[in-house]
Amino acid sequence: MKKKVAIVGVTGYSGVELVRLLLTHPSVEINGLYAHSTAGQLMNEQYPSLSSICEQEIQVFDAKKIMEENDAVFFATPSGVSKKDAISFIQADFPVIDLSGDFRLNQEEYEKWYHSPACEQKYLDKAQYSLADLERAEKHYIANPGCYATATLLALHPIAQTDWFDVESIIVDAKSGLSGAGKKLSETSHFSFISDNLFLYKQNQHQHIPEIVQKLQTWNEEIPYIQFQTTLVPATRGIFISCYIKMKKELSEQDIYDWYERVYKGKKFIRLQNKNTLPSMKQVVGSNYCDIGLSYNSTTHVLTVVSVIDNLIKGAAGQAIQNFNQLFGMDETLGLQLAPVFP
Ligand SMILES: NC(=O)C1=CN([C@@H]2O[C@H](COP(=O)(O)OP(=O)(O)OC[C@H]3O[C@@H](n4cnc5c(N)ncnc54)[C@H](OP(=O)(O)O)[C@@H]3O)[C@@H](O)[C@H]2O)C=CC1
Ligand SMILES: CC(=O)N[C@@H](CCC(=O)OP(=O)(O)O)C(=O)O
Repeated sequence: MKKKVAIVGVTGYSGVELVRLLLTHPSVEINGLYAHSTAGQLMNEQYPSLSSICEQEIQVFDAKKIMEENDAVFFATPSGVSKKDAISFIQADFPVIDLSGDFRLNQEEYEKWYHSPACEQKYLDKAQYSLADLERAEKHYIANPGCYATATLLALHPIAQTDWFDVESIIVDAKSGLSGAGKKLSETSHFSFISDNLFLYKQNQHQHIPEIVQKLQTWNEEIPYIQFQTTLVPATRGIFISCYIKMKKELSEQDIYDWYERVYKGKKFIRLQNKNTLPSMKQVVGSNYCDIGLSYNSTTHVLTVVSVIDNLIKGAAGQAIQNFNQLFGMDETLGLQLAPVFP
């Protein structure tokens, strides 16, 4: 029997991507679409791309109705919504996959980085931060990792577990296409600003820094911090991460490559590039893959790790579905067997 799911925030970029992917999921029925300002309209009125494919009505959020009519709910809402609206689901132990940042951090860290009150710690404690390629979703509240955090953590996971590098040396240069900012317009998302342009933002203040550091420290408690910088690039989709790490041990590029190959053996959505090959952003767009490449400079002893993802798929809706599949004991690739779109 198919699992029935509801999507809250369905008219946003991640919400509509959830719809697109779940429509091909053999074991899921999209049973309830919820949003805010567009309630009462049909999904295809908002998104003509979905005409004759998904023409359901967008409804006003109603937790009781969602629980009565569904097996799980996805929250694809801006931060600040699920910390209030998801509480009744937690109280009822109803499965939630939350794409927002509301349940990724403890109270203190959330308030420091999101500049807004956190929900009660007893509710935060119910959530599992689940990087779908590295762990298995088990708790009924899944805090889906952020897009930049996903690409960065997958790039660093193998090396972080070693004692081969200077733990204070990690520098992450992260670039994203515009859809990472959601559908709301801002000055920097105007075509005339971002076209033919690059733009550094949230310097040393990005909200993904604490979720990256907290996860890194579970792999290697000696890593005290990272230097993390985000840049907006004139593309619709895609994240491109370059990590620079100072190595302290005499190693060959082959040693490092062999280690990454060993750690990621059998991972269905991680594609380690051939030696001496670095991935480009576009080679994963439209798919749930994270592609990773390595390059080692034996003169400076700096290791460069590049990872690329589609921010709306591996960075949001795709990983959310992977987590959902794990939670419900399904093959984690269901609904996600997508070849990238190229060119
Ligand atoms: N875009 C991306 O690449 C990624 C996004 N995320 C996270 O996923 C979440 C969604 O992001 P994104 O799709 O970009 O956001 P968008 O801004 O594109 O969409 C947000 C959606 O939430 C709806 N919404 C807002 N408030 C409420 C409410 N109170 N009740 C119900 N619906 C509401 C909006 O509806 P309306 O327009 O009617 O207000 C809209 O449909 C965010 O938390 C984001 O940080 C995570 C990883 C990557
Ligand atoms: C390009 C762009 O603006 N990207 C967003 C990433 C948003 C995101 O992933 O949101 P969460 O914080 O919920 O994870 C940003 O930098 O804030």
